[in-house]
Order: sequence, then structure tokens, then C-alpha cells
Amino acid sequence: MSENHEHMDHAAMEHNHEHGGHSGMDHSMHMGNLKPKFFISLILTIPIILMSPMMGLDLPFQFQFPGSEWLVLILATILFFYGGMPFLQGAKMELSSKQPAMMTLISLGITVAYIYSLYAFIANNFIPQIDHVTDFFWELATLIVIMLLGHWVEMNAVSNAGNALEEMAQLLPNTAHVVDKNGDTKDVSLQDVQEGQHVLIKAGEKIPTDGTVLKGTTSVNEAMVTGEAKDVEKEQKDTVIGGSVNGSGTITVEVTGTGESGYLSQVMTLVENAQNEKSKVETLSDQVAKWLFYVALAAGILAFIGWLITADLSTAFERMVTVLIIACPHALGLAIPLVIARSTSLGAKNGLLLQNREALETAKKVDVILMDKTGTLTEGNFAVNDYRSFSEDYTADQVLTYISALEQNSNHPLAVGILNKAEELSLDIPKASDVDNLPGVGLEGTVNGKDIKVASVSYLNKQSIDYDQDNFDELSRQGNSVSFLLIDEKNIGLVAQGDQIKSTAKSMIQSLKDQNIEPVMLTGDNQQVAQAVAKELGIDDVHAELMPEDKETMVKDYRDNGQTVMMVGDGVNDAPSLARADVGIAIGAGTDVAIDSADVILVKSDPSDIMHFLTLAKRTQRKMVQNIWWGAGYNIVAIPLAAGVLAPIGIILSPAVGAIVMSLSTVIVAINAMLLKID
Ligand SMILES: Nc1ncnc2c1ncn2[C@@H]1O[C@H](COP(=O)(O)OP(=O)(O)OP(=O)(O)O)[C@@H](O)[C@H]1O
Ligand SMILES: [Cu+]
Ligand SMILES: [Mg+2]
Repeated sequence: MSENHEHMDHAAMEHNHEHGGHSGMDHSMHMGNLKPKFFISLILTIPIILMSPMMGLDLPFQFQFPGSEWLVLILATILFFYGGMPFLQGAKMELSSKQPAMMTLISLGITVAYIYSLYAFIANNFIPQIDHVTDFFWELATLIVIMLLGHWVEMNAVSNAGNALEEMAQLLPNTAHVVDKNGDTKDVSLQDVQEGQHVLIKAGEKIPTDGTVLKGTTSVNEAMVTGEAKDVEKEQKDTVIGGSVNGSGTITVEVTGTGESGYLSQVMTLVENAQNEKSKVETLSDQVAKWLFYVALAAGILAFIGWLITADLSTAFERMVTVLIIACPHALGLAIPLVIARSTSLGAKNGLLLQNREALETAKKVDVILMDKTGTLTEGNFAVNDYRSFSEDYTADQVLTYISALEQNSNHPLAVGILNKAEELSLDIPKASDVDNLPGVGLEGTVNGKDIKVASVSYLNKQSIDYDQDNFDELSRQGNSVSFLLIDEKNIGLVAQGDQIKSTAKSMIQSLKDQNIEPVMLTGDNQQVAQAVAKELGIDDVHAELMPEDKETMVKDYRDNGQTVMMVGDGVNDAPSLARADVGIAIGAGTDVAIDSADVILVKSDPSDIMHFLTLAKRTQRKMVQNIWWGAGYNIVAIPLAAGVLAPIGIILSPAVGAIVMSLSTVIVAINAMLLKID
């Protein structure tokens, strides 16, 4: 039973692949199962090769005997119809939809090769007047086998991120130890575990579901899921991700997500969606394939006519088949999907989730990167450094208490810092009602019948509410984010909190500058803090005290200026800008809205992953273009050679060499894709 969970996932994935379609060359989707076809064809091919004269080469392993040519004929005929059928059917479909492409080209090639070899057989055996004509049954056979292999690989290539996805599915254990109300544990198969249940995870076990730690402390290895190499310490209230591996502690976890709703399956869906989307380069490769068909056909016919006039029928046939075979845009069908599969899984393994693959193509054009401060460049681990009352009616602790009452309804990083402090002081926090989030400003609500607000300095400025400027300047110059408490719109007190800059942020900014990408900081926080952080990081362009719509306007302005904009953020207030930017990058630890609006998610919340993304994007793009050349561009040289333009100086390619060149191109394309690396 328990295994069904994984199998279900796999089945669902495969199902999607069949219907997703990955490129214009999705005939392979209708080709049935090529694996057995390939192996049977391979077995049929071996005797054909052994019994065939190889291009006049005297190989030691030929087994020719009287009548062996009949055997070759029979085997080759079976192979042509059996192994060649998927291509012939594909061609029929292409032709009926008036879109001749790869299948038509392949079919034309193998059909001409077959008919010509048939002619050679008849001529050699029954028409003594004709000189010996070399058949190429063995070339036909290898051609078909190579084509089948290629298409089988191609079909797998798509579901191959594929392998990364399956690896991910296998990260989950089969059962979980569910703890019932009496504290007894029972092993339950994973698909029966429900949200809200308590699960015991022992040292060294795989974590079965997403959850929040209720009891115990431990360190968890999340490398397989998020790519984070270091073990992550977990204590009460921390979240754990299904699929990661528990370290030395035993913990009890409340289940927050299983199966479909779990992090892991969301990641898998993302990877999958990214693959099903069609990118511009891919469209280019379809376009190239179509052109290649017409060019190859024209070149083939020209060569045929040319050689028919200057030489003889068999030479003409041979040239034509060689042209058709060498031009087979087979590698082209693999060129892009292989790179994409590699790139998406490479990304996922390194904590880069690509929600929108076009981001990979846009990334190389990025001129400016706009970054949110808190959570993106700084940790967002606020600690209260100071809190004060300006009113005789309230103590400083009371100020903090009122602020905390509102913050209990917020998940802003600032809220967390304040609540930690309140807990430390064991403050008795009243309940707030009618709490509203004021994006870019703070919060408002009712506490003890009073209308209260937690607000930023820009709000006070805008509303002309008085505050002690010197005092504020001093706190913010020390790098504090300051939030004011307003009761009935009167300034009652403040809380000042400090944050730490993320350790990798500074080098990331330097790398951006090295690549001539302009780093810009956008923040809702006060000027002084913003300046302090920017200075520390080496960012020259800072915009502070921004409202969410200001951020979006900035993105728009840069774009209207003709610049390509990347936006990095984590908050609800960043979502509009993330969506508007050419490339939106969400910090993994950020809010769901930000994550939904982004093209890319940095799972590890590490700013240096921005550089990894840029590198991945650049290399992916380069690989795609290279692969189009290796998959099709080589024809610029190959087609004329195959047509025999260099025959006058003795360079002639046989159909067999054509097939080798063609399959070599496939091999190169595949290897080239696999060589894609991030570092
Ligand atoms: N929950 C909150 N508690 C206290 N103050 C808040 C809260 N939410 C917002 N603020 C105030 O509004 C300002 C802007 O907050 P916002 O979350 O919009 O910042 P931001 O634009 O994301 O900037 P950054 O993330 O770079 O600090 C904060 O600096 C703070 O003064
Ligand atoms: Cu091919
Ligand atoms: Mg923010």
C-alpha cells in the first residue's frame, strides 16, 4: 500500500508529460513505446551488418555465404516496416496536417534508402548487364536503429527532469509514526497521514511531511530538498520539510502539509510546469527544423538531378539519400529539451525553482536589479534594541504591550522581533480587534477600545504627526528600524529594532557590479537605516520609505527607460513589483503572495543564489544556442558535402557516413547538454 504513494505521483507525472507536449516535435508522443522496438531492431540489425559488405572495407567479421543476401533482404525488409513504422506514421501525420518536418525527412530518407537497396539487390542478382550496385541495407538498418534510439532518448529527455522529479518523489518515506491523543504511536502509511496530526520523527529518519516542531530539538539536513548543504537547527515552532533528513534529535511535529499540499510535490509541479512551457529558443528550434526540411529536400533533389546528369542513377540515389539522412534534424529535437531538463533539475537541486522558464532567457539582458531590504539583503531577524514612551500616561512596557497586541496579527519580520521581546519580558498582551495591515506603513486596530496604529516614520511625516526628530535620527543612524505607536493618531512611543546584513549579500552586490548590473535597493524602511545598509553593502542607489505602489512604479520607470529589470523581494508589498519586473525573484522564506508572483524562487533565501541563477541562465542559454548549431547548423557544411560538391577533389560522403555524422550530432548535443554546470 505504502508504495502506492510514490507510484501515484509517478503516474501522474507521466500522464502530464504525455499531454504537456514539449516542442513542435512531439510526434514522439504518438510513437508508442520505442524501447522494445529499439531492442528488437537492434537484434535484427546485427546479422544484417555481419552479412553485409561494408563500404568495400575488408573487415574480419563478415559472414557472407551463398544466399546470405536473401537473408539480408528479408531482415532489412522486416526492419524497414517494423522499426521504420513510427517514422512512416509520423510522416503521414505531418503530411496530413501539411507540416512536413523531421518525420517526413526521416521517412523519405529510409524509404529512398530501402527502395534503392532493393533496386541494387535486383540489379545484382537478376540483371547481369548492370555493374555491381552497392546496396546499403546495413546502413538502412543502422539508420533505423539510431533513429529509434534517438527518439526513445528524446521521449525520456522530457520526462527526465524527470529523473530529478522521481528522485524527489523517492525522498519521502513510506510510513510515518503518528502519535495519538494518548501519546501512543502507530505507524501509518504516508497517504493516510492528515494535516493536524502529530508525527514522531526519530533520529536519522526521513521527515515524512511538512510540519511544525512541537517537541524536541534536532538538526535537519535539507540538502536534497532545498540544496542547503549545512544542517539546519530546528526547535519548537520551526518548520520542517517533508523529504529532508532528521539528524540526531527526536522531534514531534504537527503535520502542515502532506502529499499534494506538501512542499515537495509543489516543487515537483513547478519543475514540471517549467518544462511544459515553450520557450522562445524552442520555437526557434521548431522553425529551424521546418526550414531544414525544405532545404534538405531541395538539396536532395538537386543532388539527384545533378548526379543523374553527370554520373548515373545509383550515384544519384546515393547522393540524395546521404543528403536526406545527414540533414535529419533529429539532434535538433533533442537539442533544447535536453538542456531544459538538465537546467531545471540542476536549478532545483541547487535551490533555484524556476516557475517561468522564460526567466532564463530574459536574465541575460538584465541591466538593473531592484532589491528589497529586509529578508532579501538582511536576515529579517529583528531584535528590539530600544523602546520608549513619550507619554506620561503610558510606561515603555505598556507601549511595547500595545504594539505587541497588533503585531500578534502580523507575520512581518518586524512583528516577530517585537513579539520575541514581549515574550522575554512576559508581558501580558491584550487582544486586538479589527486589525488591518497597512502595506508599507504598519498596522492598525482596536485595543482596549482605543484606536491604535503601529506606523513608520514616513506615515508620521505624511500625516504631520509630531515626533522627536533628534531621538529618531539617533536610533535610525544606529541602524534601527523604528516603528511608532499611535493612539488616536497621537504619537505615544516607539520601538527600535536592529537587523543583520546577510553574510553573502556584500559579495553578491560586488559580483553584480562586476557584471555591469546596477544594484538598487528599494525599501519601506526609513532613510537612515536604508543608507546605512546600502553603504555597508556598496549599493549607491537607494530609495527608502517607499510604499508598495512606489516600488511597482520604480520597476515600471526603469522598464519604460528601456532597461531590463530584475526584482528581488519577499513581502506582500513586493508582489506587484515582482509580477511587473522582467524577472521576478522571490526569497524562499518570503510570503506566499511574493512566491506566487515570482518567476524564480530562491529556496535557500541566500542572496548569492541570485548570482547562481544568473550563471545558470547564461549557461543554459549558451547551451541551447550551441545545441542548435550542433543539431542543425552543421548542415551548412554537411549538406553540400553530402550532395557531393567536393567530389571533384575526391571528398564524397556515403549514406553511412551521413548517418554517422547525423548521429554524432545527436551524441554531441546530448553530451553538451549534460555538461551544463552551475559552478
Ligand atoms: N508589522 C509591522 N510592524 C511594525 N512596523 C511595520 C509593520 N509593517 C510595516 N511596518 C513599517 O512600515 C515600513 C515599511 O514596511 P514594509 O514591509 O512595506 O517594508 P519593505 O518595503 O518591505 O522594506 P524592507 O523589507 O526593505 O524593510 C517598515 O519599515 C515599518 O516601519
Ligand atoms: Cu536523425
Ligand atoms: Mg520587505
